[in-house]
Amino acid sequence: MSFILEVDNLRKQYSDSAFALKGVSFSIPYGSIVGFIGENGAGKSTTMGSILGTLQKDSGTIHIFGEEMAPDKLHLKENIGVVFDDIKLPGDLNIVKLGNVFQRIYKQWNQKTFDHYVDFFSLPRNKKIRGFSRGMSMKLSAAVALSHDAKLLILDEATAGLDPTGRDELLDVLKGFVQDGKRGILLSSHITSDIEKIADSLVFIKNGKILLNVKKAELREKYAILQCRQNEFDLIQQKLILTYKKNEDTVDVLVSDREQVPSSITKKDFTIDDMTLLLMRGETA
Ligand SMILES: Nc1ncnc2c1ncn2[C@@H]1O[C@H](COP(=O)(O)OP(=O)(O)OP(=O)(O)O)[C@@H](O)[C@H]1O
Repeated sequence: MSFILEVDNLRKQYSDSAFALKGVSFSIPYGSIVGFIGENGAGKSTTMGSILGTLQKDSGTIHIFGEEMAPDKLHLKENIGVVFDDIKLPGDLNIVKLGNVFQRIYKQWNQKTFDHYVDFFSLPRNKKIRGFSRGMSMKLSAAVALSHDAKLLILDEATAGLDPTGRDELLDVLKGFVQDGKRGILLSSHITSDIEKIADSLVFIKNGKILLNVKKAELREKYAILQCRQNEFDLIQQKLILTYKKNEDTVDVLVSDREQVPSSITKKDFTIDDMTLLLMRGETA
């Protein structure tokens, strides 16, 4: 299988913070969407910034389209579309003028595609961008990211400021984006229902470390969340336990192979939110 993005053993520390990325590794196969999940401060934006080269990594390798990424590789950067929630577009311009600017910046700028997404997201063409709401700005960033023939999209909380209709529209566009099997998306979001809807695999990060990397299709087939008493917990093989959280009388446990759990132990229906909570709040065996 070939990958559009491969991150291997990425490490990054800030000089004025105790936080560090501790050997982050994951990859995105062509034609797929990876959901990047973690609490505030887990390291999602730091990982994304290191991939893009806006942050300098300490060590590790990043391959995009099979080629090692470096800050001077402009041809790789051209092929990446980015949506961040604090992206700064020039406030004095309107969409018509912005299109003219991007036409000069991106070799592969496609004005027709941009016009299509401006209409699709119902964005006003003649209003100054400074007067855009947060949701409108996010939609505009997405329209730009989708209009320069990027093969890899990196979206950091791109759906955060959107209303349910806007979110749905963007998610549909993203699903369509990877359908030809020649592109890929890394999408971080705290709205796990968005990730549930479009991601092919999920990467969970906590304190700068990848906790779990799982294909969505295998999530409910292979994994299980159990609610058991301490004596039942003691019966579960250690190697199956990814994380657990002790409550007053019971223990919640995330296991990697539901088939190997004694049938007497109750398996709960679970959402990605439940899994996220347990991974973020639980302890490892
Ligand atoms: N420029 C910086 N200098 C120092 N520390 C930083 C800097 N940027 C981020 N950090 C710290 O690094 C840690 C990870 O931050 P990061 O923004 O990567 O997390 P995140 O998972 O994207 O969080 P969120 O969901 O809140 O966006 C945090 O503790 C943050 O305070």
